Amino acid sequence: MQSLFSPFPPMNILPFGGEAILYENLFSNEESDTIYEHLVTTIRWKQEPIKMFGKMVMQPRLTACYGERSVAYSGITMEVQHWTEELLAIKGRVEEKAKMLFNSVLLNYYRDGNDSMGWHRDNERELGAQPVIASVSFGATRKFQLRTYKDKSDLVSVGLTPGSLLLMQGESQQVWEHSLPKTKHAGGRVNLTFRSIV
Ligand SMILES: O=C(O)CCC(=O)C(=O)O
Ligand SMILES: [Fe+2]
Repeated sequence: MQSLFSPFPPMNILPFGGEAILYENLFSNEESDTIYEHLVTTIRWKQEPIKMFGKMVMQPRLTACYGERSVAYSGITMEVQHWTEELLAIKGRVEEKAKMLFNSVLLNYYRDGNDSMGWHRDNERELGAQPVIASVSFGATRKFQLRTYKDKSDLVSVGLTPGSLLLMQGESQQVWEHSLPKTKHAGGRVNLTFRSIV
């Protein structure tokens, strides 16, 4: 049952330039364990190449795309699968908090601490001018970083725990870039970024 007084009220972790609002416990620990196991075993994970500095290289993680629209980034357009019951249920919980609807989700499976995601912005044209990116995490806690895109001067670092939701919105994809660095000794982690693609 949902407690009346959440022990972790949502907080904006960005000092300026849009918002990244962290909800630490959108899903309970028990729910998160079940969802993690289910996603790892049922999602059609693939390791795919992307274009980096003009060269095709394998991404250091597994990926998948589900929903009504395919996600495009780094010179590739992902193959899109139909929503599953479980993804629709997660999407419903996220939409309730975000107060908007999403039509696509990009899933990333970081098998261990060697898997990572480099600095980037989610600012593809088809996401619109001030996109809302709803990022949900399951499995191991990993460090997520944001830094100012222009001068790389400000750095914000946060551990994304299982069951957490990070809502990036407003100017955040213009002003900030983000990454998931490699780390020593991490278990598997699955991250879902829900998006609204026109
Ligand atoms: O794994 C994460 O927390 C970040 C994922 C991400 O930035 C993306 O899918 O665009
Ligand atoms: Fe991203």
